[in-house]
Parts: sequence; structure tokens; C-alpha cells
Amino acid sequence: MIRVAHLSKTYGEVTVLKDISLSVAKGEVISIIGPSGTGKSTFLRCLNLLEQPSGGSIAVDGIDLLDKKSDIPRIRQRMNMVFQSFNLFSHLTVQENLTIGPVRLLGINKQEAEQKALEILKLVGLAEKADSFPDELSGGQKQRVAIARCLAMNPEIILFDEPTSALDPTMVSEVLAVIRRLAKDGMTMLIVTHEMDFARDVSSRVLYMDEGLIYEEGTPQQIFENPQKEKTRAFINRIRSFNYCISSTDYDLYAMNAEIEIFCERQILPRKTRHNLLLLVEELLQIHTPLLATTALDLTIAYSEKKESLEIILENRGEAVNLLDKDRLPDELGLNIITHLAQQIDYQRCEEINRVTVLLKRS
Ligand SMILES: Nc1ncnc2c1ncn2[C@@H]1O[C@H](COP(=O)(O)OP(=O)(O)OP(=O)(O)O)[C@@H](O)[C@H]1O
Repeated sequence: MIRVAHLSKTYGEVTVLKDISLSVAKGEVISIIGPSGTGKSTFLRCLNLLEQPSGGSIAVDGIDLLDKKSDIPRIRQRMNMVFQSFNLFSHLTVQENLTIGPVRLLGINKQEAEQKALEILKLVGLAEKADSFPDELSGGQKQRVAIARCLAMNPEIILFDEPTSALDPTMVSEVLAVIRRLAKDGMTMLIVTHEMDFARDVSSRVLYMDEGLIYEEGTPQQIFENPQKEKTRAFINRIRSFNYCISSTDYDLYAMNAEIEIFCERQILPRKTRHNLLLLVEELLQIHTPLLATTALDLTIAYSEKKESLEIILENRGEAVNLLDKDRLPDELGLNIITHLAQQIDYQRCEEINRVTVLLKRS
């Protein structure tokens, strides 16, 4: 359906897209993930001709988009885009936002366009907001109107550029639910997203972009569970794990806990799990505090979505010592809390590093 070959984009001296080739079949849902500034949005904007590519070719069903004679409004109708910042017409009602394109660009009569707009608004759960103005809606509702407006143009392909990035966390799921529904209905979509759980369960294929290239691509399972290339692995590990280095007994416990909370929020962990995790970390650190007199402690929290498991790993250099060894512990209570919250505790010594790995019990 879409065939991109050797696409490149430069801004002055800066090359943002290097050499992108991609084929997309009808009905595919492709998520594009990767670090900030690697050209994900630029790639989508080039597909939609909001940016003029510097080289390469783009064809949709055999039609060359970069041909000077190509009908750009028609291309944008077939391959419509939903933006991070909604881009609704604020002086028009919700329904008028949905009818203006079909009436003016597709030549559909007003009554028919209004009828269709109401049907689409029903589909995105906003029929009762037809006469409201965008400013009267929440961010999540605005984005659903933007998706509805896109659907009103009867597109064959939808490009989503970070559709939930501008939303409060509480509104993300209502927008993702609408996109999930479109995926189920067989819509062909390319979605730039930072929502990894969503990318994992909605996509047929995931592209990991890095430094202007599609660095690795595969099924969600391949990319999230078994990435083959180094940078993909590092990226996936970074979003799935939390690291904190504690180098003195005066470390800022509150700052560290706040960072752990943010990590838990990103992984959408239940409140009880967060509570148990924080308690377990606190007890483990208390027992390991004496080590801070001579060495730093590296704390890692690793979340595996597949196994739904949380592992806490504490590492330090120095002489071989396992402070969770029952015989060494002055504080029975601390150990009791730990054994109550942990499913498994392991100690390993390798290359002069003590490593304690504690698996949190499922709550
Ligand atoms: N109009 C422009 N002029 C100059 N540089 C630009 C322009 N648009 C984008 N860039 C640069 O291109 C690079 C890629 O930007 P892009 O927004 O495509 O990245 P991204 O991967 O989508 O990032 P993020 O995930 O943060 O949105 C960035 O370094 C950006 O500064």
C-alpha cells in the first residue's frame, strides 16, 4: 500500500532522516518508537508531504507522491494525520469541525456530511458534544474529535504523531481506546508513540528509529522481548528499568522515592505494588547502609511486562559479603519484612561485585 525507498531529509547542514525504506501493507498497524530527536515525527510529516523530503521516493498504491503533478489534497485525504496538539478549528463547533473538510474538499452535501459526522462522533463516544466548541472539551475529548475529524475524510491510512503526548495521564486511555478500536476494524495506521504498552499490544509491527534510520524492526514481541541490536536493547532496558546510585549515607531518600514513583507510574503499576516495592527497597537499603561507609550502592529496579515481575538488584564492589545472610543480621524485623514481601532472594558474587537480587511477590 505504501512504499518508501531511501527517503532522506536535511535541514541546512543537519541530516534528520538518512535512508529510510519501508513497505506497509493494507491493515498493518505500525508503531514507531525511539529516543527523542531521531526523526520519527519528521518521517510522518514527510509521508504526508507536510515536509518536502530531500531525497528518495514515496508511493501509495503505485502513485508517486513526489511527482510535481501529484494531487496533494487528495493524498492528504487518503493518508490523513492526527497531531499531538489536536489542531481543531476553535471557532467551529465539534460537528462543524467534522463537516468542513468533507463539504469543501470532497464535495459532499452538507446534510449528508452532518449525518456522517454524528455517526463518527458516536463511534468515538462524543455524540453529545456535537454542538460544543473545542474549548469546552477536555484534552482527551479534543483528541477524540481530532480523530473523528480525520475519519470524516474517509482516509485509507491514518498517521498519528504522538497522539497522547499533550494529554494529562488520566486522559491517555480514552484516546488509546479509540485507536485500538480502529486497529480492530482493520484501519492501516502508522503511530509515533512513547506509550510502550500500547505499542506492544496494538501493533502488527514496531519500528525502532535511531539517528534518522530504522535501526531495527520486528513484531512487538521481537522488539520488546528480544531485541537483536545493541541500541534497541539499551532503549528497551532504559524504559523498563530504574537506576539510582547511592554514594553516601546522606543520600536523598525522598528524591529517590519520587523517582521510583515516576518509574512505577510509567509502567502503570498498581498502587499496592508500588507501596510494596517502596517498602522493600527501603528495608533493603537500611540493611545495606553500613556498606556505604566504604563503597557506593547501585540500585536497579527492573520490570518485565511479559513475566509481570519486578526485580530489585543491589550491587556493590568490595569484599564478598551477603548482608541478607540470616546469621549476620542484627535486625530480625527488617529481614522479616523483606521475606514477607519477596518471592525470591538471590546472592551472587561475580568479578568482585556483590549482587543481591530480590523478586517482589505479586500483590
Ligand atoms: N523545521 C525544522 N528545522 C530544523 N530542524 C528541525 C526541524 N524539524 C525538526 N528538526 C530537527 O530534526 C530532528 C528530529 O526531530 P523530530 O521531531 O522528527 O524527532 P522525534 O524523533 O519525533 O522526536 P520526539 O520524540 O522528541 O518528538 C530534531 O533534532 C529537530 O530539532
